[in-house]
Amino acid sequence: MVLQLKDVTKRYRDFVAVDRLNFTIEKGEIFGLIGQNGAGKTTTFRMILDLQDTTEGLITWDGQPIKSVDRDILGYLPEERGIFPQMKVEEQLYFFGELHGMDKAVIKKDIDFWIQRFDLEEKRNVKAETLSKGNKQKVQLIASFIHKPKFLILDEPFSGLDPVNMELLKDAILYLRDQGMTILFSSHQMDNVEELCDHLCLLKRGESLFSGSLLDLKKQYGKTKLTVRTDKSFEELSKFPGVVHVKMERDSQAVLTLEDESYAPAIFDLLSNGGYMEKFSLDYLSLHEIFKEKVGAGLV
Ligand SMILES: Nc1ncnc2c1ncn2[C@@H]1O[C@H](COP(=O)(O)OP(=O)(O)OP(=O)(O)O)[C@@H](O)[C@H]1O
Repeated sequence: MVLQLKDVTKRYRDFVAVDRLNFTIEKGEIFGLIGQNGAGKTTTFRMILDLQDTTEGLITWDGQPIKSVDRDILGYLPEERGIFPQMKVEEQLYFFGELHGMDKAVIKKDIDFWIQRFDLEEKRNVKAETLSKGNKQKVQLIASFIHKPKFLILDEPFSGLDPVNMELLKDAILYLRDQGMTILFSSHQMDNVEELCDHLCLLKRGESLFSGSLLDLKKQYGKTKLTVRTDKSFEELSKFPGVVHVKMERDSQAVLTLEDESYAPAIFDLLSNGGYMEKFSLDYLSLHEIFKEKVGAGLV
């Protein structure tokens, strides 16, 4: 493991913003920190980056207290977006690269690469203040990793991006991971977390509800989501064995929640009755559904 949080707590007077948080991140993985507004994600990031002290607990990088680690190995996209408004896009990126002691020729190669990759060629020489919100975010993002940190923290990197730019960012995150970077990010968009993360931590009011692999989290709930396309009515489907909930959707599609995945074969027999069926799909709950159940509905 490369990053470890051991019983990390942050208190502001009587208020506990982060409560005995434990998780580990392996080298070269993408780790997601998920939680509602105010759950403690930014506070956790700031403690890892040593921008804020922990009240209790220990954070280590490669076994060393993170405080003692060379700052150049870290990259950070803060939640508050900010770039120098009067500086041109390219100048900003040079500035951030040089700040980390990078050679200008190396920075140029990387700037060319990322500007092209993020579709910013036409904006290269314009002042940052004239950029759209999404383009500003892309520039700030490049600035956060232009120095090739070993560990990159991205606070809500997807917020405010359109679907095309979201894809560009996802590809960039995977590319950086493939180059050996370890990446920790927060997001409210569960499908992005589901697509990118190997491991994750679910935070609720500063407490970890789950920390581990996405598949292990899904297995806790089992394959209980059954999507079928059938001519059966809501009433008929509701009477099938093991069905606890039915939601009718468009195009004769229905989503059944099963008590247990073991009921699926019997339902298959009842629905198909030896004949053709257009759709019968038994799945794990999506991360979005798990999050709503674990965090949103106050069931925990
Ligand atoms: N300096 C501070 N003094 C007192 N309370 C604070 C301070 N900074 C943060 N908090 C509180 O700590 C809690 C966690 O805040 P934090 O910003 O870490 O949440 P978050 O998960 O990043 O939320 P969001 O998704 O809205 O960005 C919140 O209730 C916040 O009000």
